[in-house]
Amino acid sequence: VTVTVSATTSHPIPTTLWGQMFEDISSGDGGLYAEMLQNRAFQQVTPNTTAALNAWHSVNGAALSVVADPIPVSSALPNSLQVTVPAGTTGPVGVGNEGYFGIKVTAGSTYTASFHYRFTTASAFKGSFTVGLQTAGGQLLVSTSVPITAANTAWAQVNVTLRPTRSASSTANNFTVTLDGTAASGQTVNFALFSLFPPTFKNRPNGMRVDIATTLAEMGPSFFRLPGGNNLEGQIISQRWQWNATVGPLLSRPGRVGDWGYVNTDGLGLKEYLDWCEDLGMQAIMAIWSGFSLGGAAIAEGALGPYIQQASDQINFVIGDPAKSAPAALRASLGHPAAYPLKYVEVGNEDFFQPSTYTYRWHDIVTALQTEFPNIHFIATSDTFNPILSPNPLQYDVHVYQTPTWFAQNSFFYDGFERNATTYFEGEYAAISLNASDIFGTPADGRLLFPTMQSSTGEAAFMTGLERNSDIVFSASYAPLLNHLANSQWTPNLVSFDAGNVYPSTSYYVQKLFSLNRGDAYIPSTLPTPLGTLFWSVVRKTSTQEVIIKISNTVGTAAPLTFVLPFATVATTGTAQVLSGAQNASNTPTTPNLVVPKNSTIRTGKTFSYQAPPFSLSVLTFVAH
Ligand SMILES: O=S(=O)(O)O[C@H]1C[C@H](O)[C@@H](O)[C@@H]1CO
Repeated sequence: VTVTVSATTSHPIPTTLWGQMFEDISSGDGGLYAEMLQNRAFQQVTPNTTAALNAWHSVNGAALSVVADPIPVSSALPNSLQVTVPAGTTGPVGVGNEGYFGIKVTAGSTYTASFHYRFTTASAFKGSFTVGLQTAGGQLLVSTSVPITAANTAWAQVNVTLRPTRSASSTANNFTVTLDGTAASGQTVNFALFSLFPPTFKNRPNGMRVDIATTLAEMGPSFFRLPGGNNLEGQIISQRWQWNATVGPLLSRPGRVGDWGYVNTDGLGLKEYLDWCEDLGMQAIMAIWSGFSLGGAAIAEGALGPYIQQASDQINFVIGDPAKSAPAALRASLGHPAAYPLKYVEVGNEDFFQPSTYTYRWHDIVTALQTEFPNIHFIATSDTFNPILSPNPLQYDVHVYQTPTWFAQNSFFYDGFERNATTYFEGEYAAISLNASDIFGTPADGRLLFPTMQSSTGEAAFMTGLERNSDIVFSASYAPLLNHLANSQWTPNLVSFDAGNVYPSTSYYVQKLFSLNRGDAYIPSTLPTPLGTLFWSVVRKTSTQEVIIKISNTVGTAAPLTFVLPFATVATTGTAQVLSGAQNASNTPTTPNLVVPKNSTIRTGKTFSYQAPPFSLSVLTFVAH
């Protein structure tokens, strides 16, 4: 095919075009959020049940139970882990935590451990806690001891650092707190809010896991959608995500039953999200709850007042004036007096599930909040222009999960959209199944476990269309972003991980290649065949006087292209960054780097040819002006 490139650009490309969608779907706790202990504070569990002890186990005969503490460590954390040292035990007796399906222990790293404790009975007991890391097989990796007394029953906090001198050979390790069985015979201690942190990304307290954070940062994202996705909504109204329950000291964060089948600690809360955005230079696309929960309950018309107030407080926490707003003053007191950048606020998530009530929910929420925050753009989440909403949304969030073929054949999805000042956020998209009649089915029915080169080049084709239509598409993000392989709620994901490693997928490299090779203006060219198999986009990077051509070949035969450029000066060589592999090739824990981008030098010029490999995304960059 011959591609003739225009001499002039058609439109500027928004700086926010490529970014990340995030929610806790086995991706926050035990993932991006660096806390290593699972069920660290016994939040939202039923005392005196086995389930309440999830991830905890007895060491050498200690009697364990989660109790509703009559003297809780805080009102937000009513449960304690009660540990009794039975008479007659010898050696270290206490508790162990196995982490989020493992604990990685690296020599030379400094781990910060803490926990609260209180003796239930005061006594003359003097002893010490031994706090450490050991392999599941019982081999000591590192430990330290902390002298204690039972002089009173008041809560006290232990803070220690652990520096292993050797790395563990696997992630099958435990965090342990023990007493000497003989010395502590008969003692009962209540524990609360344990924590074990490795070094964090940019050394942020209560921060992010370095390897996952680094992998995400390397995509160069421009926005971060938070906190969901389904995980915003709650199965029932009382379980919705509430910003104010996720800020301030961990002792005052109750956690919540998340929407993906497990308790969220909310240690990764609104301020951690905003600081993360600041660290990566991203804008937050922040959602507010829209009065609808996944079980189907919606707040009645006219009763939204308290929820609109809560949303107003949430926005004021982000951008308000500390001198005028309590939530903004709270932000300042937590160390960030300046406002965070915020332009977009999404009203709910996928409200196309209940359009009948979204008409008044959108109206009441946006009418109130647009007056208070005139510079905020509110994003609607119902189907575009159906139902008709008032005030008329200027932004919509469009989601699509489909087959690789659908993506390859719908790169013109936005070409036909009316240019009526409405702009679009392609907030969730991914090729997830090979079975067009059962997109959300099981792997046995065509669902992908990991992205493949067929799914990733389908997405790349679709993304060339998003670039071409970036006069009305202002942001786009693959979903879901992350997931823990040992506890998946959804496949495929952009980046998988386990306790020890991170596994960037083929789709991750597609996202990264588009994000790191942006233009600031779109250059029209010969249009691809909408129902064809080969797709491209051409952009200009003014700062470097470069032209960047992205080519997606979505089938297994190489595709020759000839480019004809009208520019006076065109370099004779350029670079090609090429991601190519077999149709079903995936990066997985067994083949983590099967398909990664490879760079080469290519011949370019006013007219030049290029052959796109089978199942490939190519990014050609060269100086031309
Ligand atoms: O079950 S779905 O509605 O398809 O869930 C999808 C859509 C929702 O916004 C997001 O949380 C989730 C996976 O990314």
